Amino acid sequence: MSLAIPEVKLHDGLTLPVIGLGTYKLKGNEGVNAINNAIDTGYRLIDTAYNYENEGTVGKAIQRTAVPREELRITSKLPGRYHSYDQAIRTIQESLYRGNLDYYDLYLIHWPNPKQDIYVEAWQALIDAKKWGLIRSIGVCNFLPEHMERLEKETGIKPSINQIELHPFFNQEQQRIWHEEKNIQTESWSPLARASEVLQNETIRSIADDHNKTISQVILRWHYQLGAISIPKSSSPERQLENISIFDFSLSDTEMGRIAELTRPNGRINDQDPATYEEF
Ligand SMILES: NC(=O)C1=CN([C@@H]2O[C@H](COP(=O)(O)OP(=O)(O)OC[C@H]3O[C@@H](n4cnc5c(N)ncnc54)[C@H](OP(=O)(O)O)[C@@H]3O)[C@@H](O)[C@H]2O)C=CC1
Ligand SMILES: O=C(O)C(=O)[C@@H](O)[C@H](O)C(=O)CO
Repeated sequence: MSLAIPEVKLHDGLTLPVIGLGTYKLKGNEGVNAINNAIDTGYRLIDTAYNYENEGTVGKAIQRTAVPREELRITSKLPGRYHSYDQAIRTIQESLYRGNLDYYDLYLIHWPNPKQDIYVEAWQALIDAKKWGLIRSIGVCNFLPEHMERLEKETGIKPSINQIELHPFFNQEQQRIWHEEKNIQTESWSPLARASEVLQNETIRSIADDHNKTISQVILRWHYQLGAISIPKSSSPERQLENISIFDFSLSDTEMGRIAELTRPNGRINDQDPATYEEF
């Protein structure tokens, strides 16, 4: 069974499905099978990263599927250790080589690394790689408004998307409002909070029971109604299908509000605050 997933259009014109497949930890043959199963189920957006060491796994799944390349949306990400202009260009080329691809649909700076403070150089490399046709759309992950303002001020170009930690325990309301004002698409990483205690939460369970849905489905519907693209990772065919079977019900304003109340000031999964955290 293959389901159709609604799409959104980014400010640069690229369309993306509102749910994609996260691939952190999906590797090797098992990973290829999981990704191919997801594509068969209806997923068209696949999220990888240079640092996940699975761009090759994603590439193999793309080679194996009968779905035409132009219907897929493949994202990868530039690691912090390669932010200098020349290294960023070489890394984008290496990402393409690893994935056996001619282009990525979306390429993101993985973390701003503000202490290192050369993310504007990395951004210039992404801008040029887009001009050369290696990438269709360019964005960032884990950038705070001050970082994105600097990108736009120094290069004249703002990101199409910002992929951030977002789940019911950390709902990022202020950052989402800022994205909306700037027409930058919000994308949620760890949308199920990495299957932590959020999947046992009693408030969400009672909402799920009322709709005859699972807790995960309610959470992913909540992301959709917030206007965020989500990229749940699952290696299981059943859970992959479950996670995109969310377009036949809706949450009321009251239910959205009850979930909003679950957010916590220190709700991040691993305490990775982009103002101070650096990842290489
Ligand atoms: N830009 C960034 O800095 C970051 C980006 N990411 C991206 O976001 C993606 C998603 O985040 P991730 O950290 O993987 O966490 P998720 O919130 O997607 O949770 C994944 C976990 O949830 C389980 N799961 C999935 N669906 C269900 C379900 N319906 N019911 C119960 N359990 C379920 C999975 O297990 P199973 O596989 O067994 O189903 C897995 O253990 C990543 O894979 C990656 O692509 C992640 C972190 C940071
Ligand atoms: O998975 C990613 O994309 C990351 O950026 C990692 O930092 C991830 O969040 C992690 O869990 C590292 O321990």
